[in-house]
Amino acid sequence: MENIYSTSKVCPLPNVTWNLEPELSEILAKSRSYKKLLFAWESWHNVSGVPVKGYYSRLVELSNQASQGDGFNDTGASWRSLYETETFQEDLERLYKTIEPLYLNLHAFVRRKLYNIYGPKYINLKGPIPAHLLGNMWAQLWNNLYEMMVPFPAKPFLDVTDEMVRQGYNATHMFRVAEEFFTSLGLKEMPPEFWEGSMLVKPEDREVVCHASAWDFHNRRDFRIKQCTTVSMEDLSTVHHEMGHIQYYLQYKDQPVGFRDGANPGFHEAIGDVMSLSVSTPKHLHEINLLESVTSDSESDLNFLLKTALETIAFLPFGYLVDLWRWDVFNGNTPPEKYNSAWWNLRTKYQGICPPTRRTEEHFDAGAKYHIPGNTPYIRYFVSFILRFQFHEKLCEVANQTGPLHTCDIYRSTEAGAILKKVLEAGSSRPWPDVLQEAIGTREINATSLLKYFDPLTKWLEEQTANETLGWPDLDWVPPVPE
Ligand SMILES: CC(=O)N[C@@H](CC(=O)O)C(=O)NC[C@H](CC1(C(=O)N[C@@H](Cc2ccc(O)cc2)C(=O)O)CCCC1)C(=O)O
Ligand SMILES: [Zn+2]
Repeated sequence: MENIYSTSKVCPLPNVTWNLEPELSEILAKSRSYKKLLFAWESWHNVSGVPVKGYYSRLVELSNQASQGDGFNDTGASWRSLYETETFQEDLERLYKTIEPLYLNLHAFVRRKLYNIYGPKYINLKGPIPAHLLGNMWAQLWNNLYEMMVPFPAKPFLDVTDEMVRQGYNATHMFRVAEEFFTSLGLKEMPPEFWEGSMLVKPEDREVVCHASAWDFHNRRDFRIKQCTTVSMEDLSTVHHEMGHIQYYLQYKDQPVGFRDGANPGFHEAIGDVMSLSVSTPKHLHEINLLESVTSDSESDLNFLLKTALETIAFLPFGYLVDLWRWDVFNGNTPPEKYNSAWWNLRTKYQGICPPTRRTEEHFDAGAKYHIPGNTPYIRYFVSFILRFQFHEKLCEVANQTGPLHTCDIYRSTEAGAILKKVLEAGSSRPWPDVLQEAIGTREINATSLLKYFDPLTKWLEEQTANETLGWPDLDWVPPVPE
């Protein structure tokens, strides 16, 4: 299944071949042609999803057998056990409800902007948004819409991709920049084996799994990243994310193998993204000469907060629903003949999006998302996107960063680094609530810090969407297929 996913191609013309990376992802990110976006979206979902449906139902059977062999009812139960919380699923639903109002405001704001671009034929202001118009193949991150959404366009443009290209950035330099951020906190540098063994760019001579990944060879020496890096701000964020995994491996490498994991999987996913919260600030980008001028006024702040919301708030419903769907597949509530309807029910219920063309049980749209054929758990990302802001708030406090949370940059704060170091070197040797309590003074993962971070944007979005319909009451609406 991973091979099918990684080698699936779309051929729009006899001698033209589009892979997911970079061609199809780039079309979804940059095209504003409704029809071209639809072609790319539909082709990818058909060519990568349909062939794996049969294999996937077989994987579910085998995986459940293995989990039952380990004493669990099914694989979903096994995956959830990593969080060691009896009320994990209820906690998640409650957590989601605390951020849902903010998501609904963002959704209504973005839908109105897309209405202004694509018109009433394709956008229903009381309905779900067609899934192919959000700048991402799975509508999971909306950052590529930023230039169409920016509240105050006169202010400095916050996506520094063009400046990175102009300055001749390459993949290695991006990794060096990330490494220097970690060492500025007093954390570890990448060992020589990392630079010798990693694959930082897509090779010319062979097919590889381009989905970025970080690897712990469990020999206390060899730690690597495999990434088809392109020079962009989005990829700079991914570089920090992957290097966050490596930093965790390095810090807990002297633990017994059984404890060489995150305190819970959400911890492992949060580390790199905590760094990105500082790196992506205009103040930091100016500090590393990627942003010429920095204007710190409320309009620039709102531009930055909206951009960050498109990369974080927009993700939350997707981060939540992937394993909601999968847990029901593993426990038998969703049999193969209901895979696609159950997938789209959740996609519409939580994300407020709809398929841009009719989808049936002949299709397997969940299979078009890496983590399903890759059988990699996903709820860890939902947890990490919340947890990241709790860490950020505490680290900013110890870094003596006064002022609003969203302007904080912990760069060069060894006090902040010391807090993180204690979390990382513990690995999974102690229950995660104890590790969290010691690091930030609470045993609970909650969205308080996230809501505090976005507070200025929340108020602004509420004003912007005062006359909009929040949510998508026209639940069953789907757009017409363009002639
Ligand atoms: C051997 C092994 O498996 N190693 C693990 C690490 C470990 O467990 O030790 C690993 O490398 N997993 C790969 C996975 C890659 C990425 C991913 O899949 N991201 C999600 C969600 C998301 C999106 C935006 C974001 O800012 C953060 C997350 C997606 O793209 O949907 C792709 C780019 C970012 C992270 C990863 O690094 O988590
Ligand atoms: Zn990760």
